[in-house]
Amino acid sequence: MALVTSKEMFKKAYEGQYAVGAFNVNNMEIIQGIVEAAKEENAPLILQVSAGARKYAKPAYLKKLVEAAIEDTGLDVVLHLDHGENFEICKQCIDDGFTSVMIDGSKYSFEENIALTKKVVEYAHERGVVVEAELGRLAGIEDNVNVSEKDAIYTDPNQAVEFVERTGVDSLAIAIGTSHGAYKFKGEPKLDFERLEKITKLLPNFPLVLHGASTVIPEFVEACNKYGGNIPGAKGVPEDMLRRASKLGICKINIDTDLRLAMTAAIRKYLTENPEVFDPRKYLGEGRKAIKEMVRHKIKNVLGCSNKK
Ligand SMILES: O=C(CO)COP(=O)(O)O
Ligand SMILES: O=C[C@H](O)COP(=O)(O)O
Ligand SMILES: [Zn+2]
Ligand SMILES: [Zn+2]
Repeated sequence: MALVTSKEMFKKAYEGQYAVGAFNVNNMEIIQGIVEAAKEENAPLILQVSAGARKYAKPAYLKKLVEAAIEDTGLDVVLHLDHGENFEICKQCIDDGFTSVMIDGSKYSFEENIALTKKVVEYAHERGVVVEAELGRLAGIEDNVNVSEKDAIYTDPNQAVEFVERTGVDSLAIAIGTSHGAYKFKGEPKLDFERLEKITKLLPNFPLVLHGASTVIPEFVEACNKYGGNIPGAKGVPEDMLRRASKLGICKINIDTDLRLAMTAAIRKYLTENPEVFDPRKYLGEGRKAIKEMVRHKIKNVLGCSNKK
C-alpha cells in the first residue's frame, strides 16, 4: 500500500488490453466513494487533481485525504496532476510527492509543446516521477467536423511519434474526438478510431490517454433534470467506444463529469425526497454512495480492470 507511479500499471493494462480509470478528486466524499469501489473490485487506480481542485480544497487537504485513503484501504494509488499548465505547477506537485504529472502544452506550437514537456520530463524523471503530455486539441469538437478540420485539431500520428521520441514522455493524451464536460456531441457520438489505430501502430507498447471520456450516464442526467436541475442535451462517449479504445493502446481513461453527475443526481434526489433533512452527512453520504456504485460499474463493465491490481 503506497503511492506508486503508473509505469507497471500501464504495462499490464497495455498487455491485458484494458484501461485504468483516472478519476478527478475534489473532496473527501469523492475520494472515499472512488477508493471504496476500487478496493471492492481489486482494481488499479489513478486519483487526479486539477489546478481547480487544488484551488478549491487546498493542496495539503487533498494530499492528506489521498494518504488517508491509502492507509484506510491498503490500495496502491497513483497521485496525478491533471492538466498542469506550466512547469511551476508540475514542479510543485512533484516536490509535494505526486507520483505522476501531466504537462498540458497542447495549446502551444508543436516545438513549444516539446520544449515545455521536455523540461518537465527532465525534472520529473530525476525524481522518479512519470509524465503525461498532450498533443492535439480536445475542446469544442463536434461530430460534424470535416476532414481538414480534423487534421488541424486531432492528433497527427507522425507528430505523435516525433513528440514521444524527442520528449521522453511516459504517456500521451491524444485528440480523436472526445472533449471535456457534459456536452460532447451534438449529433451521433463519433470517435476517429482509424487515427487511434494509426497512432498505436506507430507507437507500439506506448500508453495512450483518453481525456474527456465520461459517458454522461443518461440515468444521472435524467435524475438531475427530474429533481430541479437543468442540463438538457447532455451527451458523452458511449461505453462500447471506451471498451474499444482500451483495446487499442488507451491505458488511462479520464473521468470527472460522470462523478459530478452521479453526486449531483443523488443529492438532488435525496434533498427533494427528504425536505426536512439538513444534515450534510445525509446528503453527502448519498452522493458518496452514488459515486461508489458508478465507479464500480466503470471498473467492472467498461474499463475491464477488476482484479488487475
Ligand atoms: O479529461 C478529463 C479530466 O482531465 C475529464 O473528462 P470528462 O469531462 O469527460 O469527465
Ligand atoms: O479536464 C478537466 C477536469 O474535468 C477538471 O476540471 P476542473 O478544472 O473544473 O477541476
Ligand atoms: Zn488539454
Ligand atoms: Zn482532461
